[in-house]
Amino acid sequence: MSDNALSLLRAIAWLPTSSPALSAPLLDWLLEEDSMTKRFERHCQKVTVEPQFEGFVSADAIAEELPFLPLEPRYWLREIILSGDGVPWLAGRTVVPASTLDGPEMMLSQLGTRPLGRYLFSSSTLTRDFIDPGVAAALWGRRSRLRLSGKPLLLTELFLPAAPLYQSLPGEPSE
Ligand SMILES: C=C(O[C@@H]1C=C(C(=O)O)C=C[C@H]1O)C(=O)O
Repeated sequence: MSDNALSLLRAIAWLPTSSPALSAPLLDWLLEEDSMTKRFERHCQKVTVEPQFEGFVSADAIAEELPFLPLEPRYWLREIILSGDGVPWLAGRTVVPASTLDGPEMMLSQLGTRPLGRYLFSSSTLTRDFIDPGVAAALWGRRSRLRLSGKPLLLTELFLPAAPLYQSLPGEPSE
């Protein structure tokens, strides 16, 4: 399941926010500026994160993200499945240039089962450059470039069929 979700995440087709396929209720989720973890917590008792991969990779392992990040010898890659009350709701892929890890941001490479959002949204230096919506196999997704103390990281999220996002939309994806 997680391999398929993370493969689909890498196949997301990106859309302009003006796309007629993006209804207002959908954009309300996809353009969420605050923590998605916190928003999910409004729809369940417990949000949990299961890392599927965490480690340093070279630029050729992050081809999709490279146009949005500085070219460096290595990047920290984190891939996770986030669940609400044990049901998979989101696949997440975060790419952090090694230079972003200098200083307190080293914490990004030590998250384990702690949701990335808890760290990001506790920082007073967090900024967001953009959010792009997208779709893959009838599942909605988004990618964001975020910065901590001006240093970039790229986060891609794919909302899985059971995610609460789909409850607010007419018609739901097939299970
Ligand atoms: C970025 C956030 O953290 C969530 C948790 C992630 C993780 O632990 O890797 C990845 C994607 C997010 O949905 C957030 O809460 O907005």
